[in-house]
Amino acid sequence: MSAHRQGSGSVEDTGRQAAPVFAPGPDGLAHLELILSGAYPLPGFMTREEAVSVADRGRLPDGRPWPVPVTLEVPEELVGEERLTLTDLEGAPLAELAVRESWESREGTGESGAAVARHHLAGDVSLLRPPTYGVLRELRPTPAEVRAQRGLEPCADQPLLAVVTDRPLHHRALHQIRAEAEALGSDGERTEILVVIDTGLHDEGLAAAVLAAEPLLPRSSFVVVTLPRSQARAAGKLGGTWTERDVALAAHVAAAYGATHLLAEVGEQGPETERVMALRPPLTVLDPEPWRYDTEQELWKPRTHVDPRAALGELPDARVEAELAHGRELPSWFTPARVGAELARLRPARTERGLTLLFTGLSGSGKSTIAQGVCDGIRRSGRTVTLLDGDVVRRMLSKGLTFSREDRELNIRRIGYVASEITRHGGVAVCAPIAPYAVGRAEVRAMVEEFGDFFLVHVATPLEECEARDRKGLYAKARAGEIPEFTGISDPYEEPVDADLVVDTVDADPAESVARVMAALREGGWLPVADQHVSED
Ligand SMILES: Nc1ncnc2c1ncn2[C@@H]1O[C@H](COP(=O)(O)OS(=O)(=O)O)[C@@H](OP(=O)(O)O)[C@H]1O
Ligand SMILES: Nc1ncnc2c1ncn2[C@@H]1O[C@H](COP(=O)(O)OP(=O)(O)O)[C@@H](O)[C@H]1O
Repeated sequence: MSAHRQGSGSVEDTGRQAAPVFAPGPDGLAHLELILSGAYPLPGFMTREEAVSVADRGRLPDGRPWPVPVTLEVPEELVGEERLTLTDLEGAPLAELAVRESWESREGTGESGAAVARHHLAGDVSLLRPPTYGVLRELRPTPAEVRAQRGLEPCADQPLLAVVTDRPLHHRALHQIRAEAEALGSDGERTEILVVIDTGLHDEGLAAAVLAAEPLLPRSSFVVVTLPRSQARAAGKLGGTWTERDVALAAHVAAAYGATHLLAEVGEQGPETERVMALRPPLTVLDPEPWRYDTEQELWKPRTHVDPRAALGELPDARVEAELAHGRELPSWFTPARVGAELARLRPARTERGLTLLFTGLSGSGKSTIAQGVCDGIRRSGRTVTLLDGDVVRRMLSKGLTFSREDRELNIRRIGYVASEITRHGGVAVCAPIAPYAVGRAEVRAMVEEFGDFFLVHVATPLEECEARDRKGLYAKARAGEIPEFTGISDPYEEPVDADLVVDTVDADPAESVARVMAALREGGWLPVADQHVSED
């Protein structure tokens, strides 16, 4: 979120001051686009009374069912403003908000454990300019445009089956969708299908994988939306877990596009349909029996039609990810060839995928020594590699930075940025800073994982051993008080709890430690197996 006053102090023709400009965060922006497109039957952002009523009862104060608070969180400095110009993340104006109420909530807890005050502005929004941001803009028509294309009035009773999904559609889903469309159709004609792809603003990959199934669903059309996510959904890396309120919200959006029935492709972990229907969505949420693959007849069917001894379920997400990581084709009973090919394009085998290897540990733990050896090994395997060693980075990229927490975090962020660019281009970046703070390491992980893989190695040599080695004489100086803020002596080191590999160098020599890391990279599939005979020393 960011706020500023455009042409601050200037006075418009009307004699009023220019409204402050504000770019909402991802959820606020998702709500805003759905309000402006007419996907929500709401004129703007909710007042406290409305938000509380919806959160408590699943209804607006006037009794209309609505599943989630539609609120706009703003920084404190905007509280009390009468108007706001809402923009996208690049600052392009989208809408004007006429503020009806400024209100405060105390949800969640801050770092100290106390409730944090969150500021909200409520009021109606009016469109200034249609949105142009986000991936696949041409696949984001408004509900009115979709209804017009079908030549239907909003209340036409011709059935339309919406499928809301945030994951690719494999054979199971496709068979199930076709069966539901047939059951809803009449005179042997299948009902039309509208696939609503719920993607983030930047996740073009997901939409491409879903779109790959388009030719396999006759009488279907596909639209892309960005739905705001409950915490449960946002927390999951692979799709997340939908709550009944998430599904009910999707039902309202699907209904606005003209759907009469909804199939929520949210996995078998999704909420019970009964709980979704209790929120009174404006269409029928279907509750189909889970389907299984019959290995004898080589067909997907409802579970009760398959002998349990011959029944196979879908591959779990982690298994799909592992198959792709190792460059193996997804089995043809599980996914259509074109969906498998699209996924393989989006998630190439790890031998071709960019990788950042981050070594973390105390000064003298062995990061540089191991990182050097690992770089040599990676190079011999045929991949390109860049070493971003702690000391070298400090002389180049981060020259002039101190060892304060702030500067250490800036240092690691710079390393992360360079590493993520190397990863983006399919290379291998090996980084060896102390990286003492968990939050900094997590930031690098997030930056890198946007483009490729991240592997954290904790060189867990105990402080006593590092101090006994004291290769550069720094520990002696730190003990004598000549170097302030020295990691492990007078500055913190937060032990990682998310390391992919822990190396202790006390009972191993450097060559053994290098070999352990190389073995982990081979087992993980990041290096070609054919090179297994090459020795690392
Ligand atoms: N105060 C203090 N604390 C820790 N380390 C210090 C300090 N002052 C200088 N050095 C030397 O700087 C190297 C660590 O730099 P990094 O960039 O890796 O540190 S950090 O990630 O920003 O915390 C580190 O190198 P390594 O021994 O290779 O780890 C030290 O040689
Ligand atoms: N198994 C091992 N792995 C890495 N270094 C080791 C190992 N055993 C002993 N050492 C020694 O520890 C020292 C580590 O120094 P260095 O690699 O510069 O650490 P850092 O980069 O973490 O400051 C080197 O002198 C190295 O020879």
